[in-house]
Formats: sequence, C-alpha cells, structure tokens
Amino acid sequence: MSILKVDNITMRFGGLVAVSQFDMTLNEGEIVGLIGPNGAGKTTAFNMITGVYKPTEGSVFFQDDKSAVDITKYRPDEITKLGVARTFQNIRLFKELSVLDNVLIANHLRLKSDVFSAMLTLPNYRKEEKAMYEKSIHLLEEVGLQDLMHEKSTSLPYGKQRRLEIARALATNPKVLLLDEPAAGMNPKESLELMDFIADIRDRFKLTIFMIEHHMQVVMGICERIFVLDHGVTIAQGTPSEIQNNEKVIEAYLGVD
Ligand SMILES: Nc1ncnc2c1ncn2[C@@H]1O[C@H](COP(=O)(O)OP(=O)(O)OP(=O)(O)O)[C@@H](O)[C@H]1O
Repeated sequence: MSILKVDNITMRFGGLVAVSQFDMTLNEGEIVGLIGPNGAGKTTAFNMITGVYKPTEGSVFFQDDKSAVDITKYRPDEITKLGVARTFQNIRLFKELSVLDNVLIANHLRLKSDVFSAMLTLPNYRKEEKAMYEKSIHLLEEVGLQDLMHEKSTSLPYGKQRRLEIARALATNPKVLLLDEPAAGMNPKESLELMDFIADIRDRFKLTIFMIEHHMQVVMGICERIFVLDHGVTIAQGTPSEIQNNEKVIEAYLGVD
C-alpha cells in the first residue's frame, strides 16, 4: 500500500527550475533513494515534501490510516505530527544539551497537554512528562546510545551524532522517515554500520524510508528503488542494478568525479 504520493511537484526560484515535475509513490516499508549531482534539486524535493517550501506546482499526499491527506499546504510541524519526520544534511542538534534532552525536546511535539497545563504542572502534564522521559530512554536504548545519554550531544563522535539525530526524528513517531545524506562525513566503517542501522530501524519501527545519499555503496546496498535527479529533472528510476547500468545516470552522475 502506498504511504506517500508525490504528484508532479515543481519548484521554481525566480527563473530557476530547481525541481521539475517530480513524481513518486512510496510504498509502506520501502527504502527508496534519491541521488543526483550537486545542485540537482534533491534537498528542494525534500523541502517540498516536508512543507518547508510550497511547490510552485503539484501536490503531496500522505496516506493516513483512513484516507489520503493532501499535505501540500501543511506547515512542517503539521506534517511531522501526521507522521513524516526528517533529518538534515548538516546535523542539527541542540549543541549545549545532553543526548537525552535532545530526544526529550523532540518528544514534546507529541505532548497532548497545552501550555497552561505545563505551566501549572497539572497531573496530566506530569503523567505525560514521565511517559515521555521513559519513552526517550527507551528510544536511546533502541539506537544504542543509552550509555551516553547524559553526555553533551556534540561530544559524541560524528557517527553517533547522526544516530542521535535519527533517534530524535523517531521520537515524533513517524511512519515515513526522510534522511538527507545520513552518511555525509562518515568514514567507511561508520557508513557500513549506518546501513545496518537504517535497515534495522526500518524493520523495528515499521518505517518507510526515503533518503538522499551521495555515498554509492550505502545507496546501492540498502535502497530497493532509486530515483535520479539531474538539473531538477528525473532522468532515471529503478532498482540499484538498473540505475548502475543506466547510461544517462553514468553520464550525469556516476561518471563524474
Ligand atoms: N531557497 C532557494 N532560493 C533560490 N535557489 C535555491 C533555493 N534553494 C535551492 N536553490 C537552488 O536550487 C537548485 C537545487 O538545489 P538543491 O539544494 O535542492 O540541490 P541538491 O541536489 O540538494 O544539492 P546538494 O547535493 O549539493 O545538496 C540549486 O541550483 C540551488 O542553488
């Protein structure tokens, strides 16, 4: 069953067409990759799906439990609440906060109590806070960061900061997780560990994953389908082996280096 439908979205910045008629359906449980040279429009596509940019044309639909919801005009926080979470190309952690506090903050998005209950620390709020605290610790256990929960987030090695960023996205209970270059800046060993980690959380959290990645070993090793953008245009889509053997892709991307 499809969970996210991207219907011919286009993004223009003045005269520049950053993404042209990007069309894609994500099926539940898939890991799908988005690749392409620098400036191809990958992050812009993510930004349109997550509400950071409103597409100039086209629509995005999220399949809720009951029906397809048109999220094209939703705000980023509304889209996250519905079940689409993301990470960013440059790690965006709260640098001064501990590992645990970084996850706790993300959890707040899910709190049902309002600001007044929080200020007055009413029983319901306290109950939710406690549940949130326990859930955050559980999440850190799930991603193998429990021993580091009281460390400052930026004191973690790079690979673990990425993991924390993903844990933070998981705290919002997503159904779809968008990862923007999760292997960026990682050494080969960290990249391989990341691949196993992503496949593992997909299974354990029943996620559908859409990821931008330049690291070919990661993309080809983990994605079931891949889309290739070049100058905003989808020049290919298919399985990893189809993409690796596609002449347009080789010319536009894999051949360049
Ligand atoms: N807010 C903006 N205003 C104007 N132009 C933009 C804006 N955001 C992106 N662009 C342009 O749109 C094009 C696509 O950029 P985008 O960041 O989506 O590419 P990308 O494939 O993610 O690149 P990279 O791999 O380098 O991250 C680029 O030419 C970029 O300069």
